[in-house]
Amino acid sequence: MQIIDGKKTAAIIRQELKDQVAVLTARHGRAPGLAVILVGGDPASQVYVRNKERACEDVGIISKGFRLPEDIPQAQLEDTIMFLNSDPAIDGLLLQLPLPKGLDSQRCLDLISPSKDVDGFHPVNMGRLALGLPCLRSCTPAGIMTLMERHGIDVSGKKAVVIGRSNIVGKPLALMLLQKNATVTVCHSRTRNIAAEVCSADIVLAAVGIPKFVTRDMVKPGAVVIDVGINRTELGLVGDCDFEGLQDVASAMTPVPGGVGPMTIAQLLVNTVEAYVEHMG
Ligand SMILES: Nc1nc(=O)c2c([nH]1)NC[C@@H]1CN(c3ccc(C(=O)N[C@@H](CCC(=O)O)C(=O)O)cc3)C=[N+]21
Repeated sequence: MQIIDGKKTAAIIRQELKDQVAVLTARHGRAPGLAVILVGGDPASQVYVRNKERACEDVGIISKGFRLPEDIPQAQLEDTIMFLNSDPAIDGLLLQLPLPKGLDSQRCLDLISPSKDVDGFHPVNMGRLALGLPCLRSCTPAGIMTLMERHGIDVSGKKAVVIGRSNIVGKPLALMLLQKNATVTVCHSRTRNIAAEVCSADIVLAAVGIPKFVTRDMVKPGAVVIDVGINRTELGLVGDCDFEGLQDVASAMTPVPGGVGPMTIAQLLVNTVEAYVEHMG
């Protein structure tokens, strides 16, 4: 079985970006800028935001963190977003999710300027993705598509089974696979006989959020397995797939950690540079 090394691929992409950002910054007289809004003190979110900020600095993107109190009124959070929408030094604007309860995340996401929406969550970007038009694309699924491409995994004509239908991963991932001519099935909590669906897949993409949900009996020999799960258990970070059990069944597989996660961050940087290039004309 081939291990699909997301950490290594992400490092290569970041180096490519670093070179590209140096050239662009010299040409335009300004570095790309990313604003990250973090509301409240969720420990996992704090770690993610810190990692994103570090990744930005490393490639020459200026990151500006906005840490807001958990009890911030909805209107004030919306004001912050609108203020950053109009800041010409900010190319990308990311609102770390989930928000503390009481805040309406969809209203906030709808307010982010589509041209700065580096998460690709705005209805305009999701709609354009569905139509096959150029857009800023959700980082985790776009990172997965790049990871497969750079490992010579061609999805065209293959049967891809996505497990999970979230707006941030499963749904946009299904659309991106379809755009690349895969035959796509999306499974979810109401799917009857998930095992049979997954068994028919040439490519399994698991984004359910249940540790070791995908077991060896569910995977067709020779299938490619992409594990999107980030589950924190007593045993540490565990994916949605039983990595050990799939060793001699899958032909290629992403590990957790070191698979999809690092690609998500690399894609955020790619999206920020893309938004910057659009803004600079
Ligand atoms: N607006 C918004 N955009 C996001 O993109 C977003 C978000 N909210 N909320 C939370 C999720 C989660 N997420 C991850 C990013 C990197 C890793 C990552 O780098 N993982 C490492 C391990 C990290 C660790 O050890 O904890 C790996 O898999 O190797 C994981 C998860 C982005 N998210």
